[in-house]
Amino acid sequence: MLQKASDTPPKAENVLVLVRHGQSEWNRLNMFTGWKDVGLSEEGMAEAHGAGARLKEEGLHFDSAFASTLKRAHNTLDIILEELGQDKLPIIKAAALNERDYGQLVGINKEEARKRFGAEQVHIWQRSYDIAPPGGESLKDTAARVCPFYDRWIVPELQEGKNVIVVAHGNSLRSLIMELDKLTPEEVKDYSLATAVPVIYRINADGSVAEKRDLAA
Ligand SMILES: O=C(O)[C@@H](CO)OP(=O)(O)O
Repeated sequence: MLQKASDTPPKAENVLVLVRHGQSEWNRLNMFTGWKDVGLSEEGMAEAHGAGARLKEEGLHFDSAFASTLKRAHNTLDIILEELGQDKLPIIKAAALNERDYGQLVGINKEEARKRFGAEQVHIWQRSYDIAPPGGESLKDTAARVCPFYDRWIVPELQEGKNVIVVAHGNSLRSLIMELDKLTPEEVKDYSLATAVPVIYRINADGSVAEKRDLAA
């Protein structure tokens, strides 16, 4: 069940902020990316600065920062932390947070893929829960590495009352948000994340969600 969005900024403790990286060069070219380590586009860098400014407006300060090992994510986080005046905060980079592997689709233009395989089939590969693209990972496979990492390394930080920021990818974050928001496989098919728009949670001591504010909303 999605948490009611509260209209007051979350209290400054045990806040979890999830951010998809800014637009990448292959997002701009509309190409399946997965684990390909492409950089941010100029627009993506500007989006990252905007996300940092937005989080500064929220009065947020972070105690821990996590990103995937892909540069579009940790470069986005570098920019956000710079905007917050927290550029000295160490970034923990983890492959467990990397984007879902798109297998044989990597490098193919998405419009081209829809023509070649059909729009319905491509949408299933992009957004379904347990159907993997050829040679790649399903969302379920991605969750199997993202969620254990979150439980082991991020939940303890939140339970100590720390504020944590995680910058990762459209699908690796969808797999975590599916868990946090208790989305069904049907509901998660309709859920996607815009680039560099923070989602702000306040997490209870037992790891459940107290509040959720999607700044895209
Ligand atoms: O290509 C990818 O790796 C992802 C994210 O950019 O694409 P999609 O949003 O289609 O899952």
